Amino acid sequence: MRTLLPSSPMLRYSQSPATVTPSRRRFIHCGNRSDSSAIGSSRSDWQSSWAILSSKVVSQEQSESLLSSVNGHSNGSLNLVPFDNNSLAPNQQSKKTTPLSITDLSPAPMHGSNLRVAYQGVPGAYSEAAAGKAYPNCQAIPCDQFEVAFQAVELWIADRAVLPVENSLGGSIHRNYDLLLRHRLHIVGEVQLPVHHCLLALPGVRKEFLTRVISHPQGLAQCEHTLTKLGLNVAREAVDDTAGAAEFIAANNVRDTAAIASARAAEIYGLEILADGIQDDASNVTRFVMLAREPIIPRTDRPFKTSIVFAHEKGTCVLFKVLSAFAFRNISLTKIESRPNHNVPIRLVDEANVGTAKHFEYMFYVDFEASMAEARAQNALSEVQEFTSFLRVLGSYPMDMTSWSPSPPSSSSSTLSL
Ligand SMILES: O=C(O)C(=O)C[C@]1(C(=O)O)C=C[C@@H](O)C=C1
Repeated sequence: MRTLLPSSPMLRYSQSPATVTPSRRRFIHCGNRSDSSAIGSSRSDWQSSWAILSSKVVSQEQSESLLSSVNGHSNGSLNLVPFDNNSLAPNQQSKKTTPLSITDLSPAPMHGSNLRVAYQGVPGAYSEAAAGKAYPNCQAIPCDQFEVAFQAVELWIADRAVLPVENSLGGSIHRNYDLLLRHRLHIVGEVQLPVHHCLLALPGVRKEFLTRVISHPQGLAQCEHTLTKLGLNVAREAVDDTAGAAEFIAANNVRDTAAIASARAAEIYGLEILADGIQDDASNVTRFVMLAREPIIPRTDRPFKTSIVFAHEKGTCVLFKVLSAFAFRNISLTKIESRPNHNVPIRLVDEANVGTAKHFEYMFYVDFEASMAEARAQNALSEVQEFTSFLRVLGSYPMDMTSWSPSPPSSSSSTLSL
């Protein structure tokens, strides 16, 4: 996949353990962490983390902000010396005098103002829109790779990451499943974004001039049939993100190439919309997960979803038993994904079979519709634990229940009609 060099400031992946400041010229180091360090292979991992969680009133992050609102220090150290409230910035003053209320003790706010939210791509990417939907008024931080977004949160450069995990047409974004396992962030929410693709080119470029269409692999996959219907049987090239493709065309004045990206990307990078709504299905939607350093406290007063990952040394034969633990409790599954078990990709079947046969080892990811605060979910997981050699709860979080309808073509649509 071609890597384009965007002109906007973003967090970058670097090979050197350098600075981690989100500036155009500075790079973030991803390190070479071994998978096992973050996998947490203990059988009781999910139980201990949820036991700790349920005994906690507030997260570390929340308690730090509570401390700062009580004593005026952002570093969390107590200062009992009276301070001059008037010397503080106006937005700080009210905080100092307001006593703690029950709302201060509830999980992190959903509105997201002042939150720094890492996403993969450049401005105009769908991931940026998803970050804004998940946390309105947040400060969106572009990152050049998914892994950088994970690290930005781990290193406290960002408070949250919003990353795509699956699309209704293009399927799963496998890289993020692997990274969820390798890193220790928690899923604290999900957001579904209708994805409305446009074909973008430099002003004056006509469809007949095109020799190439570039986009994120998901963008190309989601528009595959429509491109053919439009007679665009030209080279299709994968790049890092949809808006990055638009930026590349604009920055390099490439006149034989079109990008599949959003109408907002057209606006930002000064491109024209040659065709609007070119996704193969009008209801095209991508599901993103919101990630944080701390899990949220699961609740039962609204629909929750829980995401887990598990494995077993004896391979796939355990799957039926695991799934039955949910079926018997009427817990609906919303997603099953399998990925190679990178720690043990292949197992030789030795003993009686003399080491010739081998089977592939998988990690199974399951999302189910229940909260970890519910007894039926806890019982199901206790049973799953019996059948598996590795089990981790990735998060228990509110389901995105917002309704959406297929988006109509935008009014700026120009030359091609579908
Ligand atoms: O390239 C972008 O604009 C992205 O935000 C990435 C991404 C993805 O990874 O699936 C997000 C949503 C769309 O499905 C297409 C691409």
